Amino acid sequence: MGDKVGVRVKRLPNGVGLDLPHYATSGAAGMDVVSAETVSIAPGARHAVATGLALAIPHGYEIQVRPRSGLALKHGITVPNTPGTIDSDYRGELKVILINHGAEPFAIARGDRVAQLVLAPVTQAEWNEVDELDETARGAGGFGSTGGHEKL
Ligand SMILES: O=c1ccn([C@H]2C[C@H](O)[C@@H](COP(=O)(O)OP(=O)(O)OP(=O)(O)O)O2)c(=O)[nH]1
Ligand SMILES: [Mg+2]
Repeated sequence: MGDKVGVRVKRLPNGVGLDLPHYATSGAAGMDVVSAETVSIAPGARHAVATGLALAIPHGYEIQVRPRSGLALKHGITVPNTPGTIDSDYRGELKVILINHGAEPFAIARGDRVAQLVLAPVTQAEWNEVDELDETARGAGGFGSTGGHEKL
């Protein structure tokens, strides 16, 4: 892994005593983030899980909130807006939106790892409006135009 990028993090009152998001292994892409609350998510329900953290991500970066595959596979717990987007200018509490696609209620205890955070560079675009676009071999073909699973 390359050099690390500093991200300012502030514990909110409900975040005192919790582990900060951390990489479980030296090569991990995501930092596991823990819940600041104890809550149960009913089958089919969604919940914005508090983390007790507020961030100041450097300009030019975002943080993506991604599901943990173990929770998805074993319990049907995922992030419906994955990857969640944490903007560099957001100063509110980081929340992890979870949905329970499983058949059983999913119990979360304070301190449980509920998702992972990936710091990623972001480039903002500016529009250059034109009357004509250049031609390409693909053209307007899409949505399976090059072939799909029916050929397998
Ligand atoms: O999983 C998430 C997604 C978003 N946010 C926070 C940080 C983000 O910067 C802000 C706005 O997110 P987004 O742009 O995805 O939501 P929106 O529905 O477009 O709301 P807004 O109008 O506030 O941008 O909400 C979270 O805490 N967790
Ligand atoms: Mg938005």
